[in-house]
Amino acid sequence: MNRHNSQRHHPRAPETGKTQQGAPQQAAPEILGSWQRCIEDYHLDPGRSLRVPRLSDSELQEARSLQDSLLHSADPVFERLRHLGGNSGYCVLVSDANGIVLREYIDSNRGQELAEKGLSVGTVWSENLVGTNGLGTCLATGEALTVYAGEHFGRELQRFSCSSAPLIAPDGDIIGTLDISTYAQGDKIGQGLALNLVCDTADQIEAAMFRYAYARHHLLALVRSPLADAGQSNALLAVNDSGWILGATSAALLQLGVLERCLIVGQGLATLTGASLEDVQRAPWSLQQGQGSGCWLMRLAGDTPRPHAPAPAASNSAARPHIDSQLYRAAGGDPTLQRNADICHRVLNRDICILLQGETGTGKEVWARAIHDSSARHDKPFVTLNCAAIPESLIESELFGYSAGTFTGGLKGGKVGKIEASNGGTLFLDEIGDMPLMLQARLLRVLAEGEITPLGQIKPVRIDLHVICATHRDLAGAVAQGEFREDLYYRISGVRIGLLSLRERQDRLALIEQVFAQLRESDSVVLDAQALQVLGNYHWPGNIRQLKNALQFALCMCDGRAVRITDLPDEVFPPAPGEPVCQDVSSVPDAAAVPPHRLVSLGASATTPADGASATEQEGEAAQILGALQQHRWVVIRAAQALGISRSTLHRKIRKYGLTDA
Ligand SMILES: Nc1ncnc2c1ncn2[C@@H]1O[C@H](COP(=O)(O)OP(=O)(O)OP(=O)(O)O)[C@@H](O)[C@H]1O
Repeated sequence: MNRHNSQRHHPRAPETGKTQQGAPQQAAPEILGSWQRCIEDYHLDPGRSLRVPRLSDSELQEARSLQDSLLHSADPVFERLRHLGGNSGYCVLVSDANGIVLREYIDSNRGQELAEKGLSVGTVWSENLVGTNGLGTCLATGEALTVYAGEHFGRELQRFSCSSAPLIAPDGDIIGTLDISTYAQGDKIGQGLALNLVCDTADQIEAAMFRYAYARHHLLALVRSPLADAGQSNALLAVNDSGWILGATSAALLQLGVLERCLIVGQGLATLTGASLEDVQRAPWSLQQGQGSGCWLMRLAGDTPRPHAPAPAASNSAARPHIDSQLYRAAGGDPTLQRNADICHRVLNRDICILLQGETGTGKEVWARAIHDSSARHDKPFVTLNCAAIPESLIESELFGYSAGTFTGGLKGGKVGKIEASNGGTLFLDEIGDMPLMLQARLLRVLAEGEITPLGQIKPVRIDLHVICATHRDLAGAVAQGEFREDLYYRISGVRIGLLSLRERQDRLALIEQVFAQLRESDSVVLDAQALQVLGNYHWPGNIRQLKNALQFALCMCDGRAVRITDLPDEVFPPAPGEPVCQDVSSVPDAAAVPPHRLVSLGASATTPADGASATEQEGEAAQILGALQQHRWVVIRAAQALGISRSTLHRKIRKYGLTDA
């Protein structure tokens, strides 16, 4: 929910009676709802005292490091708030999405006293732990609100008044809260100013993060007058070179009267506003009618997208990202992935094992290589072992190597294993979820002890390497099923990075254009707008790999000037009536433009039945895979390319269906 909904609510007058549950009788619905959750869902007892939990220093440090970009972008805004609130008896808190207070600003009068009462860094305010409270209830409802005196669930908190607003990331996720707290004095109406102040400040923080996240795109501001200073506006849109809207701040949604981000992200600027990017860059554009009428759209002063702009300076400059690093290129314009890139940079050179999780083709190997290349080990080997692509019986010797004469049939001089080969550099263990249990124990020992003993050898070899693992599987689930060792899971997942599927990426359209630009042989071939829209609407089960195949196909089919809708492979169109519908397919905007299904498609469908797929679907998939393998004479890499899936996924499926070339 949007914090601005509640900005329009005025805090209610104090209440007298109590509900049966003990909440103030005339409290606002969000307060009554919270009390109900506390009793019915969290089973908290309003009669008992509730202790506010506090994290240890190391836990707090970890929580803070994950919110680095929030804290960094928001610093100047917090400073201003501190200045405004100076000596007025308030304390200002910033929490993450779990209600952990990451930062506090305490004024010299009552603030210190409030901090001693528990309103301080390291405390945890989630509603399920401490009941109805400003921070926790704001996180639970997604709305800005004031929790005043007796509206607090815990008796100890009923002396306070807490006004909180959600902090919203560029992708629309709530990543924390901003809270102003003081002693409750007078009535709740008197807290209206504090509530407006946190809402306005939260908007500024969101705008600061948004400007940082979309520094490489065009930023436009919505303002009330053509003479306004666009730099002061929190209502921002990010647009790519082709005029597609990539993102919008909450304030922009409010000005445009749009309820959900997804209703405008991915739309053309011209469709939404009637203005092209060039129009707005030339002069402020007045929105005459429809969404946002009465507003003006302006470019931000000095807005020139900086493909290779340096990241803003930060506290830990040694570990700070340089925006032109490979990691940032892999993250593209998606704010979630940019945060992931930030996290990877933070842990660079600390030899913390990184676990990359994501569907097939989302770029896990690209990220692993980017992490290696950005690290101090970049001039040392980067060695990959795909645990799904080699038979179980060979993984051990591949990993650990063997000395001369260990096996009949082994190499004469022995073989250096992947672990030893990556000594000094990075070992990338792809599809780690497919590693046999017995080897998991050996790998764990290697990671713990920092040495290996190759098969047939007695003397251990010391090793120094950084391990990055990847999987498309739910490893935590595999641990619960007893299929993956819990201790190894925790060892390899020092930092977990979730890579988004192509359909989840906010920069999807820009990425499609970028991959197209990489694949075309001449700059004179363009991707037609309608074709781009169809590609943007497709659900891409094989992700970027499948996208590359589809674009390669389209480039072969086109007339050498433009890739049009008729050049695209069949798979990217919604199924014809009667065909099974895939759940993620969005409707194609211009159905009349969809060509009749063709008989041949080089980039054959990569649709992969989920685990719960019916026997018929599985049979169908097995037959499709076998067909591709036979067509490509069992050259797995080629068959995988034709199917739009990775080599490792294909190996897994060959094993799953017991396919052979006999
Ligand atoms: N950001 C990107 N921009 C352009 N191409 C990309 C990007 N990320 C990945 N790719 C391309 O997509 C394809 C798949 O990438 P990659 O092999 O890293 O995926 P993966 O997640 O490791 O796949 P799998 O799990 O199936 O092994 C590769 O051809 C890679 O070059």
